Amino acid sequence: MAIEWAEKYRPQTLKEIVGNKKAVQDLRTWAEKWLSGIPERRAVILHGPAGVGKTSTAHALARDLGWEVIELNASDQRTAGVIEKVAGSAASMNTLFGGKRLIILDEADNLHGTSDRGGMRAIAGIIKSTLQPIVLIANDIYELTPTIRNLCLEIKFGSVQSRSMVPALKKVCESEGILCSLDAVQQIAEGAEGDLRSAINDLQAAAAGRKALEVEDIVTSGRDVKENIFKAMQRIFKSTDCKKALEAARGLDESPEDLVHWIDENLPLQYASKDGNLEDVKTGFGYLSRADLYLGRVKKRQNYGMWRYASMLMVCGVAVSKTRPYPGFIKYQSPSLWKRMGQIRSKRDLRDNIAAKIGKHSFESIRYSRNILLELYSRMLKNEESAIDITAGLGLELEELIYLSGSTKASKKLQKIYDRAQELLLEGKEEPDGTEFFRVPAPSSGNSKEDRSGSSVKAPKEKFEKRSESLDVPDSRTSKVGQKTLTFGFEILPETPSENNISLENDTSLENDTSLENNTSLENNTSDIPKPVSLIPDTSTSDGGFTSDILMPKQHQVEIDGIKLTSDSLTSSSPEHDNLKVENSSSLSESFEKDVFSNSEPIENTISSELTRSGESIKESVNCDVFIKKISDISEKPEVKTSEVPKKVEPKTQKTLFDF
Ligand SMILES: Nc1ncnc2c1ncn2[C@@H]1O[C@H](COP(=O)(O)OP(=O)(O)OP(=O)(O)O)[C@@H](O)[C@H]1O
Repeated sequence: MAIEWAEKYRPQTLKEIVGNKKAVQDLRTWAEKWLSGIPERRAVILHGPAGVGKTSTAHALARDLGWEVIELNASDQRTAGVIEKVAGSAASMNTLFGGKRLIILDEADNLHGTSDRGGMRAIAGIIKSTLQPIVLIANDIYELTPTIRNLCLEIKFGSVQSRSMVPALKKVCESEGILCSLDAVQQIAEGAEGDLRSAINDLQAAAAGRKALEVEDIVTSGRDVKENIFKAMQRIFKSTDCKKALEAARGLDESPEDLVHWIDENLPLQYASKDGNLEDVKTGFGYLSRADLYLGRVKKRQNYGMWRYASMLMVCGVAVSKTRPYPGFIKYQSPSLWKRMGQIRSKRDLRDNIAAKIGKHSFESIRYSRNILLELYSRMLKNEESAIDITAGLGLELEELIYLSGSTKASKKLQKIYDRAQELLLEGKEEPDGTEFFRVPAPSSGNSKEDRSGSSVKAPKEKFEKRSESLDVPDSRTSKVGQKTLTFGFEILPETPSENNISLENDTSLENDTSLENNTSLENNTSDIPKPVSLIPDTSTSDGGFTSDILMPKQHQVEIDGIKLTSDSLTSSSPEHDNLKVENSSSLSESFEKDVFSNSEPIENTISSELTRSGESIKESVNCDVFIKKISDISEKPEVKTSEVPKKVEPKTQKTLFDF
């Protein structure tokens, strides 16, 4: 097999690293401190998106300085025992000839399972006493425990700019003896979205079997994806036929994690009704939120077998959510969060990072911060002075500030807030965390989280005042860390945390606990949605499959706007765009089930229960036959079949919707 160019042309020295000059320089400066003793921070974390050169930089550093390398990467078994044995002994011994030994722990944010949680502890222990420099590499720094982060120097790598990629790509072309036009190379660079490894891979793919490369030869994956995704959106939203909707999604080169964002973005556009009826939007988001839960489980358990359930719920669920045809042309939008985020690919990650900061600051769980406090902080940003305090207090990055403010770009005002926050931090030499405490306001006096989450938290209009530390409030957390308190409007005393809540390790376990529902970018949209309707087995068909019409709630079938959702009456006014023709024949035949859900339980045993309201309530409220199985009965089942699923999915080689 031909060697991958990305590997073949991996930079050998720091000079060859493209972009990220400051990060490279910071790393070198830190490393040089090791030449004259042991620096204050014995380890660094190189963090940032995939394919921007973090691993290459660590290796190039060792090569430049003539250091040995000990590397533990994700494919190694990284239990506490292994880490202590390999990295621990390497860290505690000097080298034979007095040189240094660089210990590289790649994908440090990718430790799974309880044994690896012990691994985090082991890493922290080794860092504290190491006699050798340690480099941790992570995509998501927030997956590392606070203990580890506090011990390390953090060096952030950003996406590689496309104009920096161009010379690197041209060099590869030259070395491979391929004539590449500048336009072609530029096109590849721009399409790679800051990921140089992807750019090199794309170049290799485009150049296969060619001696010259022109712009026409470049498969502009972006454009192709868009053409396909728009067609698929149309099929999903216009059809009530599960099978057709799933087939449309199947052809996409999109992971369910990306597809859910597309549907999320366009669902309100498509199902918004002129008469203000949002029932279909709500039902649709109900399915999406359930799909999102599965995506969270996929991530948490690395069980990609569950993707099919997520796909089924988001695609089929949304298709059958409508109670009326929605004819006419809709200009589908690509997910706005992608535009908003710039370099950070996942809104969820960005949001969770902010929630983690808020949670750390307010001693609340990430889940609570995400669901309740995020919105509150977002409103507090409306006041410029508060915004500066919050930005400094939480240590927000500019893109996080943009996100939290609900803006789509770095306006002058936001830039000013950010700059002033940075000044504030510099002046006070304050650590972003632990400087200020934002009290959680709520109109109720309830102390439990449930009480608070149930209360409607209103942002105060008036500018909130900053209290000094001396204005003591009887709050154990406040006094414990000696933080300043910001109050505004009404307030509620946060729950007094147990010692465990404060402990750093417990912070991590909180993160782990919540990661099950980590993938809840849709939560806000779905907070008050009713549970979705039932998938009813088609007893009229011999194969007992599921038909599109029976997927429709009967209440809708008879009630909404006088439209009778029967096979005869529900037809589209624009047939070429609108497939809203309910068919009585089985649309999810057995063979199709086998196809989509091969090696899995029959669909009726699994997704049907997801495509239902919770048992009794639907029976009571919808008055139709319901095929129900409790979610808890099935949600764990797919895990049994996880043995062969891949551990990690690389961004560019991500499996598509129906690969599993
Ligand atoms: N900044 C860069 N300069 C030169 N080459 C790069 C750079 N970034 C990526 N590459 C190319 O991409 C390949 C992968 O880079 P590397 O493994 O260093 O990325 P990474 O940031 O560590 O990614 P991941 O987070 O997925 O491990 C390298 O072998 C190299 O060919």
